[in-house]
Amino acid sequence: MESPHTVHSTERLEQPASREARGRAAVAAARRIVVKVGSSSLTTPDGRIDSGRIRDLVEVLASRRTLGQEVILVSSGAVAAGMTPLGMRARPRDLASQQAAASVGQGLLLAAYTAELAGYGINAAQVLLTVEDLMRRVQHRNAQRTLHRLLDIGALPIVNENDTVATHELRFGDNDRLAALVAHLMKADALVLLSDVDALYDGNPSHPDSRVVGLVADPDDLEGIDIGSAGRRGVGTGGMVTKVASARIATEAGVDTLLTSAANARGALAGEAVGTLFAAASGRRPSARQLWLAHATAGRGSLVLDPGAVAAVVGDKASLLPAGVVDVIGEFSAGDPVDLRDEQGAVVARGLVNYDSAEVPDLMGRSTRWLAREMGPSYERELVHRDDLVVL
Ligand SMILES: Nc1ncnc2c1ncn2[C@@H]1O[C@H](COP(=O)(O)OP(=O)(O)O)[C@@H](O)[C@H]1O
Ligand SMILES: N[C@@H](CCC(=O)OP(=O)(O)O)C(=O)O
Repeated sequence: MESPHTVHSTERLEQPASREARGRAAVAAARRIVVKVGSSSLTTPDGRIDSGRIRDLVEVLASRRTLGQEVILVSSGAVAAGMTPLGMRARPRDLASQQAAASVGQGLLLAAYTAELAGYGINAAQVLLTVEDLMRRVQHRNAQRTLHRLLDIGALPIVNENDTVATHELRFGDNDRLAALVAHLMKADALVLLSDVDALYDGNPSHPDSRVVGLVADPDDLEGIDIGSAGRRGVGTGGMVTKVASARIATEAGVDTLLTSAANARGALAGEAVGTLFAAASGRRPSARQLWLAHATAGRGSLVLDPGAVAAVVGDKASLLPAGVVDVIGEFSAGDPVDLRDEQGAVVARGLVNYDSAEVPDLMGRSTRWLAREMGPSYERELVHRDDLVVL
């Protein structure tokens, strides 16, 4: 009988067991690896940094480096680590309090890593990134250059989102997708996501009938799987949803991804049969901006396209011009991500818009030539440039 996770794509010739073994071997043999650890694995039930867990993790990472692997750690836990010192009993909901907690907690977190890594003669290097650092070309190159230099000098980069300056609009919130984009940025050979659950399950992991999914060879394999939100303790943010999204970003970028618990870190990094392997896709690697637009962000508003514009954007991969827009929904500013919808409401693409929503009604349906003549040459620009656009 077919298991619910049987591979369906006719394009895939490799047997699942062989693909899984190849992926696990790739993790063990990776020249460069990104390891992400979540808040739920780094904090004790009473909300302190779990120094035993940090010690164990550092020991595993140091041993991988001895084997010649370059390691980049993406560590959450700043908000969780700041909660107890600030007398917060639950994870704060508002952004300002989360930022305050992160500001206090990030220092404590780095101090804990620094102290443990010093025992192995390794310098801890704090790297705080925002969404924009990974999206905009100049910042993107800066981040890449810094990380390369840190690896060259033998430091261990410890990446987190720069929570204190991240805004509601441009924010990862969880570090799963940030880790996938860092893996892409640094052309890592593998990504390992460490959480408080040992694998992806086909249902609620606390339910006795739920089974481990050993291999996800294709996004279709996730059909019918109940991918839930964060665990009971409530210190993590995205739950399985953002881990699966992260795995999708990484695998589309050609990076084999393994999901397991922090307790299984040693085995996972050694290629043992633990956790869930998300197999890397073959083919062209999309840009970081395309990956982010497609998987890591939601549109702030929508532009509704007439059928000709849909055909141009989707079929011909053309820029979106004001002439093909029939409606604007929601409020957004120039530079924001927006959804492009057909007249039936389906989202067909997502892109970074070049105008504020308030400007769009005056431009809609107008030719570029008319706009330049009547409104000035600066209005000749596309509504969404094709380089800032991803078809969904
Ligand atoms: N299908 C599933 N398989 C495994 N875990 C799941 C699933 N659906 C929801 N979860 C929950 O996701 C949680 C991990 O997410 P989260 O708490 O955000 O962790 P982290 O802090 O490591 O990012 C697990 O504790 C688990 O309860
Ligand atoms: N940047 C935040 C990450 C938030 C968070 O909880 O992420 P995660 O545990 O990966 O779901 C922090 O350090 O607290």
